[in-house]
Amino acid sequence: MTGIEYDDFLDLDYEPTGTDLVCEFSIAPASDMSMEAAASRVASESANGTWAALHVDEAELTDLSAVACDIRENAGPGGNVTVAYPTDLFEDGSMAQILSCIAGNIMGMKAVDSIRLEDCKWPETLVEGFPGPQFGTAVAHEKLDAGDRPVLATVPKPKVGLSTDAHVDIAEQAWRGGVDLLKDDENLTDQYFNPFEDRVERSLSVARELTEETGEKKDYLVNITAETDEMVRRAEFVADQGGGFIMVDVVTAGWSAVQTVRDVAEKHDLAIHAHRAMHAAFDRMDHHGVSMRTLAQVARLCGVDHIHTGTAGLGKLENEDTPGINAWLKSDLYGTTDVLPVASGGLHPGVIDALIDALGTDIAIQAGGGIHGHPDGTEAGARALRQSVEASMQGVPLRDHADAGNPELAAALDKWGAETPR
Ligand SMILES: O=C(COP(=O)(O)O)[C@H](O)[C@H](O)COP(=O)(O)O
Ligand SMILES: [Mg+2]
Repeated sequence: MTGIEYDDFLDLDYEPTGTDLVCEFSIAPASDMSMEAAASRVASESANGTWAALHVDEAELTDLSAVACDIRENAGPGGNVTVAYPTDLFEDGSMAQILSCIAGNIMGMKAVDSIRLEDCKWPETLVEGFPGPQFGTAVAHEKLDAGDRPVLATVPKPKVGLSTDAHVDIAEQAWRGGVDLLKDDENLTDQYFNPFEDRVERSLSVARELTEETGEKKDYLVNITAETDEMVRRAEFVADQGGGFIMVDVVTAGWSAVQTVRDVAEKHDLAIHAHRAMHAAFDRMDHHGVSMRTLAQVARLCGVDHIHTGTAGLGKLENEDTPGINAWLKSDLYGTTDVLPVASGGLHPGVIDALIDALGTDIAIQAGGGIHGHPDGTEAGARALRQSVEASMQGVPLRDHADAGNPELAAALDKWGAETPR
């Protein structure tokens, strides 16, 4: 009979193997706890241990212990801890089970005053259990005609409450003005004032008309967020209506639901747009929770094609290391398809040059208020956004481009300048 004590989970000489999942945590130990003591408790509780010394029959136990294998203390209280997990601890292909280990009980442990899961290094054996994205950044030329410019999208605003007539009218103006994608807002799903099926059917019919009229592919990020079986049904409806994209609020819907939707998306050639509403509940504080970097990694494994990752500080919402997260989404992950990062939130034509400087052009840019708030309306707002992208890609100052026969951009600059809205 052997015991499993907390100290069994600390080994600063252990070198993670290529099959370990290696997680980076920042922690602040409880005031009466050393970093070592806190680190071993985090490794224990997130793997196979608990607070009491256990007596087990080795013949009946698979050793799935994690190891706190590196500690780097800060000048102040706390520091970073690296924990290596054996992949046998995890169920292949179950993101819910993995997160219940590495971002589960430990978030509430009294042994730490705070803990944040900052980053994960995923072993190939775990990555193979997930489908990854179908398209990723290739949507720009496989499903749209964006070429080497950013994919452009807009959300009708007010975000909810518009009638279906008004929604479809705004869509028509925005597509005519030059956006590639219409997008439902995160809380527009199937409400009486703008019912799902009617909205989808009529919007996609206009998308086909504007594809014809403009010679550029127009499509629609349809928010299918709902109970899982209903999401499957809605995804199939979008495919039946000729749509090429669906959108899921991945945090509020849940990762197991996303995995189910990914299977349906594969069958129907649908790209998945991940809205991350509620992410800031656990990634905004820099000392506790789960980082957006980790969330983006989870989303890529589960197979979304696009995900919102912030505006590099140029928009209305708090951001975390947008450039670093975007780089990871496009990095090699054992051949896993990349993900198209989406910049959104308070963007307007006056900040696109700075945005492209910060994030490059291999992104999607979403502007809601920054298009529909244009002094001359939605179509002019879309034209202004397009003109701002043109100028930014040519390296021409926005005002010069505006004055060179782009009055819609001039009007946007007159109204908003280069302000960062809040
Ligand atoms: O509707 C919008 C932005 O509208 P607008 O363009 O009018 O500000 C999105 O929900 C936010 O960008 C989400 O935030 P994030 O992109 O950070 O997840
Ligand atoms: Mg929104």
